[in-house]
Amino acid sequence: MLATDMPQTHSRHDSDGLLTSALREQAADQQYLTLKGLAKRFGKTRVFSDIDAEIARGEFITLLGPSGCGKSTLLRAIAGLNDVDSGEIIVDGHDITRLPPQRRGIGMVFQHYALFPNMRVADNVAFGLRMKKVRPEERERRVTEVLRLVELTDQAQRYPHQLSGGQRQRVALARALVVEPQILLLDEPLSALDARIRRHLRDQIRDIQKSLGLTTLFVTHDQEEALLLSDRIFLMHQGSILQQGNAASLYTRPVDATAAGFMGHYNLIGSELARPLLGYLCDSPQVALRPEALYLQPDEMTRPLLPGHLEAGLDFPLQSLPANVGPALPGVILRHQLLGNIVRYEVDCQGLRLNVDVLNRSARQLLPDHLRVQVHADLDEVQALGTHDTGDRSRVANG
Ligand SMILES: Nc1ncnc2c1ncn2[C@@H]1O[C@H](COP(=O)(O)OP(=O)(O)OP(=O)(O)O)[C@@H](O)[C@H]1O
Repeated sequence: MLATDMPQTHSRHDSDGLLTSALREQAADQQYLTLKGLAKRFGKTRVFSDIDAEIARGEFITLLGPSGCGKSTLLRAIAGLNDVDSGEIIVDGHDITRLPPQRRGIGMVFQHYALFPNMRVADNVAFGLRMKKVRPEERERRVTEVLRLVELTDQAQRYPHQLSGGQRQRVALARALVVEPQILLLDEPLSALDARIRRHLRDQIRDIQKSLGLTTLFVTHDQEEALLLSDRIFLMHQGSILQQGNAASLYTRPVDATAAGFMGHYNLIGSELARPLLGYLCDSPQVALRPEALYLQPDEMTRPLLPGHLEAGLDFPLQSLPANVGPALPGVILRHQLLGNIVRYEVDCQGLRLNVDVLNRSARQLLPDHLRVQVHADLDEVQALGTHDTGDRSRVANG
């Protein structure tokens, strides 16, 4: 071999090697936590089955679903607190399905903080490190660091009964984080807290999770929390993952009526009933339309039937309609709800009841109950429902 060949051969080999290992690492990152065919029964009750998922390193996944759908049992199975009847749990290429909880490298925070009442905050946090026989100096360093992360440095010497609910839950979080878990599991950690603290801690958890790049599974039955927090949401129903995807896809493209019913305040309409609103008959049994995909116009002809509104300064701007709009469907406003920056009108369109959301710009623009209106649908936002792949608009037939 010529001496000059050596470096070339070498460098090609090196770059191939680097490329392959980079790709391998990337693939491993995409499949950091793998759930394969997990199933669990309690006696005759099927809690979950056919649970398959790939979770990337550093992803924030929310398990969302109604009470009793199996979220907590699935989370506990990943932590090793429940066994599974079949299936595998793989973390970073290692099968942990039969490992005891303490050998899984998983931290968990529950709905009710289980702190030791007779230990100060710092000792509560240090407990896991003591069990692992971490040296005192190292223990102190890690406790100090994690208390700073959850903003509890000033409370380190307090006992749990001297803390607020939110602070106690932050101690629980610190206790889970201090052992430097590979995966963090959070089982409704916010549900016992009042709304304001809940929002604050929610944001704090997400910030900490991002800064540590920690793969996290978060259980909630609060749809808004799931939409706000997650990289991806696993929507669970009766022990199965009904749909998984990012917030936008779950919100705008529900796979079926159950998903639509859980994710938003969709109008679910039988196709025949929806025909006058869409201007065509959809070939699936049902369509779903978000309230914000419907447009409301006061009926100019009938406005004078409500004397006083013009004089009172009713000033509802005609909304500009989307490009692909259905026919005008006449209706009457039955009632409305003020939902902060949204007004939700319930409109009766010849027997078809529709929820229509309009931006709440000012009190002067509020349309009165009993006003005659016209409703239009944004045809680009029509979801044909029936089977599990209904995000596909080609299934909506014109005709
Ligand atoms: N130890 C148990 N023994 C028998 N059945 C159980 C046990 N734990 C849970 N279950 C049942 O398994 C099903 C799923 O429970 P799980 O707690 O996982 O649901 P969840 O979705 O987390 O509900 P929630 O949001 O109310 O906590 C429920 O029907 C529940 O009654």
